[in-house]
Amino acid sequence: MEETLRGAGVSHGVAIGPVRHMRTAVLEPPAARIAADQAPREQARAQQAVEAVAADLRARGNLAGGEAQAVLEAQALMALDPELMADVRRRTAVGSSAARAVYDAFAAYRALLATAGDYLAGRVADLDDVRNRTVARLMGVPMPGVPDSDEPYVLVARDLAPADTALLDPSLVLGFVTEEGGPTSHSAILARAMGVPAVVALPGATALAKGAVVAVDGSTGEVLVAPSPERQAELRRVAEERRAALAASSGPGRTSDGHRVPLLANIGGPAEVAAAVAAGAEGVGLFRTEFLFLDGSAQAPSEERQVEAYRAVLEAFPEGRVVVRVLDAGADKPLGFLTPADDEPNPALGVRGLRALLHHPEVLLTQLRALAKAADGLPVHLEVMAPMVADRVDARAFADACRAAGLPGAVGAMVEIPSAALRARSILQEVGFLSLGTNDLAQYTFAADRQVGAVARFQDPWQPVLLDLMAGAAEAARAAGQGCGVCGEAAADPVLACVLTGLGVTSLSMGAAAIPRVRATLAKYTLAQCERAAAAARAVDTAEEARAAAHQVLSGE
Ligand SMILES: C=C(OP(=O)(O)O)C(=O)O
Ligand SMILES: [Mg+2]
Repeated sequence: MEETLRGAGVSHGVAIGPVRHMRTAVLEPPAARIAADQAPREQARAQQAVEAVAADLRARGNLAGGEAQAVLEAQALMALDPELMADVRRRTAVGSSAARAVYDAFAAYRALLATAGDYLAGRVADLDDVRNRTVARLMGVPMPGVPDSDEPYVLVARDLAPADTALLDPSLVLGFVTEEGGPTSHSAILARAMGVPAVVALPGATALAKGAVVAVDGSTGEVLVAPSPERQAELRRVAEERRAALAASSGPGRTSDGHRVPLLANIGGPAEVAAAVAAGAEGVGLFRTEFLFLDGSAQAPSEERQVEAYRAVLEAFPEGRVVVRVLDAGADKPLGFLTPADDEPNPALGVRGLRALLHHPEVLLTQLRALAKAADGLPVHLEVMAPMVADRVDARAFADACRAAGLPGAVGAMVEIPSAALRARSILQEVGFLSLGTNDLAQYTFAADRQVGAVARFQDPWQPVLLDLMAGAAEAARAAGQGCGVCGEAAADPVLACVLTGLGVTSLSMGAAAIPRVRATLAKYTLAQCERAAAAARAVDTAEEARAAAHQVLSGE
């Protein structure tokens, strides 16, 4: 009977095939004591074993090249860590065999790594692999590794070690499914590099029976066990459609006559980076940092915890642009440590966004410092912006805080309150770029709560008044020689994206899934057509009319 399991999709595509398991037996060497005079010999054996493992990892890296090589080199360095060897020596000196000492020393190192937060915890699998290899060598048993198979298969493992994934034969491995791991684990990174679909963090994955046919959907994170032939055909068809849409729209965002409009992703944390990269995002246009901390905690997250989360995102876009929004707490996104304790009659009009941060300067400064630290040494273009900037006073306070924290990159303001759109010129005296948040801009322009269904018609981003406000802000930015992007839902509508381009916005940021269609649509029209569509949409009075007018211009009717 067909069964659907759910994990995290980290590498797009669909793979259908029989399950094969990775050989990852964790060998636990016996704890028997050795005589004191044996210690020097055991220490020498341990030293030789880690050196041989490191050499083997490096050799595999040389063969694999590219991203895999860097990963394997990092593993070789783990094996040769002098602290680790010092611990092994201490353990052999008090009676452990080489194998047991290596096993225990790695366990201590592992415990340290596992508590060090998401990013380092993701390296635990790499460390375990180094341990298994070293212990196997010392005990004279076969290395853990890829299953033998002549027919293509879906590889299932608790987690995959880079040493093995690097040498996997893509013509045999249809896809990966792992029980552990996350979007930044090497299983995920390498699956994407190899172009095979992968689902990670799937509870119970290792219990899948050898030989059972599974369908792995690396986009949705679903793994179907024993899918019917009709279901398999359907999955293949959907995957082919997605692939064709992606293939038809690759490369940077531009109009048909080459006017560049970078297409960026909106994300809520490191977990969404994989989809953004897979969709070809040229960077991140809105990193909603408050999403990382919506756990009801009364405590502000520590600087260290923040550095880790930010770094995991920044590392995914080397040389790219990543716009991080400082905490936007309040109203629809309450954070215990920032949102006012007393109930406000109108939370959306109260102390939220930047206002809450200016009431808690220590929280703002900690976040800005964490961002500066996270970007330190990386080639990424980090930009930081504030939510809910109302006027020049707000913009100056934020820019001052960024300077005080030593932030290197550009500082910007979100334009999501009509006052900011109307006075964009004065806000640009203080900051270096604008980002239009159409969701709140609609809420505040129409005095219509974005969470109330009864007033939902005002949330339509095609409303001509929103186009007017955006046109004004974009013009002010152009006059000042600065950028003005859009990061609200408006950017995800392919035709509206063309209209926004025609209004003069300089980048579009959206949920990753929307990027391919927006890219493909933008590439169909010239900048002049986009400008005509924008003018037509602004010349009418309702959202429906604006939509129709823009479509009419673009379809050449
Ligand atoms: C992008 C926006 O921010 P958020 O949806 O997070 O409030 C917006 O208001 O348009
Ligand atoms: Mg907003």
